[in-house]
Amino acid sequence: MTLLTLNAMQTNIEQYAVLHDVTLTVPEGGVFVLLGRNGAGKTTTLRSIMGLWRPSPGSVTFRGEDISALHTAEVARKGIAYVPENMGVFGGLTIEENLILATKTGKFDTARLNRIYDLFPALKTFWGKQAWSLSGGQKQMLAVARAIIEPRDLILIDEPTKGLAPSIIDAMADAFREISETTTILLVEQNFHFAKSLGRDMAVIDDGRIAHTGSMADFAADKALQDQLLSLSA
Ligand SMILES: Nc1ncnc2c1ncn2[C@@H]1O[C@H](COP(=O)(O)OP(=O)(O)OP(=O)(O)O)[C@@H](O)[C@H]1O
Repeated sequence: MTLLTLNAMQTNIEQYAVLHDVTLTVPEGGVFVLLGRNGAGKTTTLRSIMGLWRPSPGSVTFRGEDISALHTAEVARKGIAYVPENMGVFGGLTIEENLILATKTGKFDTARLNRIYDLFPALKTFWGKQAWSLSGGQKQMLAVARAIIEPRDLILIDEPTKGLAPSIIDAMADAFREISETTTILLVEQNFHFAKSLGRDMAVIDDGRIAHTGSMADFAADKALQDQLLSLSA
């Protein structure tokens, strides 16, 4: 079943046309990976879904409803969470305070909190520590935990592996695999190794246009296409 559709989305930032014609269908369940070179338009695509930029013309449809005109808070209330590239955690607040602020009621649901502890044990260990003192990987875990502290249907995650050590990236992949059993993930990545271990469906964006869509298995097997669209061998 289709969860999210981007229909011929064009996004301008100031006088620049950044997305020209982004059309994409994200099915419900699993991890959908959006790949692309630096500056291709990946972050702009996520921000356009969240209502942080306005596509015009074009639209965003979530569970069949046009959400393009909604404010970001309303998009979030529809069940979409966003983990931006800079993670958006509050450095001066503890892990507990960062998570409390991400709840609707200011109270934790015990089952959800226990699930977060299982996914990211370091968050339990460092519960009372201020976020600025955490490692890059732990901050990323906190950012993802904030996104799932309430029930969500879709999480948009922007380059979560950037600057992280390989062992942390493996732990992140395991967590994403588990999260995606109940919540669809739209993952923007440049780390192809990480992305291919997770994605079922994928797309490549290039210069503000979708240059390829298909299954990750097919794309992973096509070295020539990877070289052409991602310049992996460059
Ligand atoms: N606030 C802005 N003002 C002007 N141009 C912008 C702005 N944000 C992004 N752009 C431009 O839009 C294009 C797409 O940027 P975007 O951040 O979406 O790319 P990206 O694929 O996420 O790249 P990266 O992997 O480097 O984050 C780039 O050419 C970028 O310079």
